Amino acid sequence: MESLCFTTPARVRVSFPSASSPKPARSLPPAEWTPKIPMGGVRRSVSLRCTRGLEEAAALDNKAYSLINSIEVREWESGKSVDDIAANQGIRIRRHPTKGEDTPRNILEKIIWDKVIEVSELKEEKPLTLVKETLHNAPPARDFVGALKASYEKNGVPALIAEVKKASPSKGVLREDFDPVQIAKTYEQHGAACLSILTDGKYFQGSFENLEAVRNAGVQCPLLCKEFIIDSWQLYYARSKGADAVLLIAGVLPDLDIKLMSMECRELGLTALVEVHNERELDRVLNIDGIQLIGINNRDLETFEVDNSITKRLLEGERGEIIRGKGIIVVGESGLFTPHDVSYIQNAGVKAVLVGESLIKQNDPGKAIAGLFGKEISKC
Ligand SMILES: O=C(O)c1ccccc1NCC(=O)[C@H](O)[C@H](O)COP(=O)(O)O
Repeated sequence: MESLCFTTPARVRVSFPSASSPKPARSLPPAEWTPKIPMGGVRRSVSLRCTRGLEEAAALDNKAYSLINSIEVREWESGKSVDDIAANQGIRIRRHPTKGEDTPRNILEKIIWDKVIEVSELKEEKPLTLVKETLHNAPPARDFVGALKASYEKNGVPALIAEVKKASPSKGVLREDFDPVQIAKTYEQHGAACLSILTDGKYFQGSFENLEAVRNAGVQCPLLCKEFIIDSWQLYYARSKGADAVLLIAGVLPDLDIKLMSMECRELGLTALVEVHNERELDRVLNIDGIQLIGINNRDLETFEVDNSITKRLLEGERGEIIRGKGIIVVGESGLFTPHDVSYIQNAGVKAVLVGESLIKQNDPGKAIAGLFGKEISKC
């Protein structure tokens, strides 16, 4: 295989296949960038911005080179579909209906099929180049992981990512009088380290307006854009609306997408919270370099069943050791209602929790935080 060459230290741009792109990208690599590897199949462009001159450009070049060499890309070269690749990795969620099976297998698959259509319409309305132009107006990205670590150290209990959640497919409407800004402010006042803002409209009654409104209201907590991400366009869009972090679901995204998207997140200053629900997903994610934050969802998104022992099971033994060795922060997600629930998953090894329902359903969601932890917590 020939090596890639670049001629500018200022900007390196690589074009390679993506498991998330349903059709060939229209843009060609810029003249100064010449990938010499034959690359067929579906392609996507990824921009890697160099800010520190030649040395960093060389490091990025190596990264791009190792990705292009990767086995997943060769699978793309041989013309496999995203759903074939995903199925080989144990992913059961398909992106599109298939011949002979055109009804969704479960709610998560239905959400993803709808999201694929929604995102392709949004991209028509606002192509990536336009979204990129708005990035410089976005407020600067804040340190999501740093906020979690500081809160854990200060309070001695898992840092709270409090979810601003109006409704869910499993529970319907959770709160009628829903004012996202007021809820965000009370969560912050009562010690939340970070906030999770649902932006999906159809199933969670969330919106990007909510995300923007919370960010523009002066809330200091870093914000997770809680979306179903299937296309890197959404990363840029989330950042342009003020997100500091995004969710990547391993049960939906094949390895190559997680690799590319987490690189793009770093490029944008976004933290990627990579969510898993079983051993196979966790093993896949642990094999990807550079992941700082892993969420273990106790809720099976295909059946809605919640079981907190999943967090404990996944963090036992060798996997727990690898996580500690790599310094990865683990977030315990869903189904947490009592101080016992929190201490159970803290003992399993989590340093942060993501909580929606049990707080949002209380008369005063902010005051409910002390009830969840069994004591008052404070922001750093
Ligand atoms: O919450 C749902 O019903 C749901 C259904 C399908 C896909 C995702 C879903 N929830 C996303 C989440 O992971 C939760 O909102 C989050 O972890 C907080 O959970 P909870 O504290 O149980 O509200």
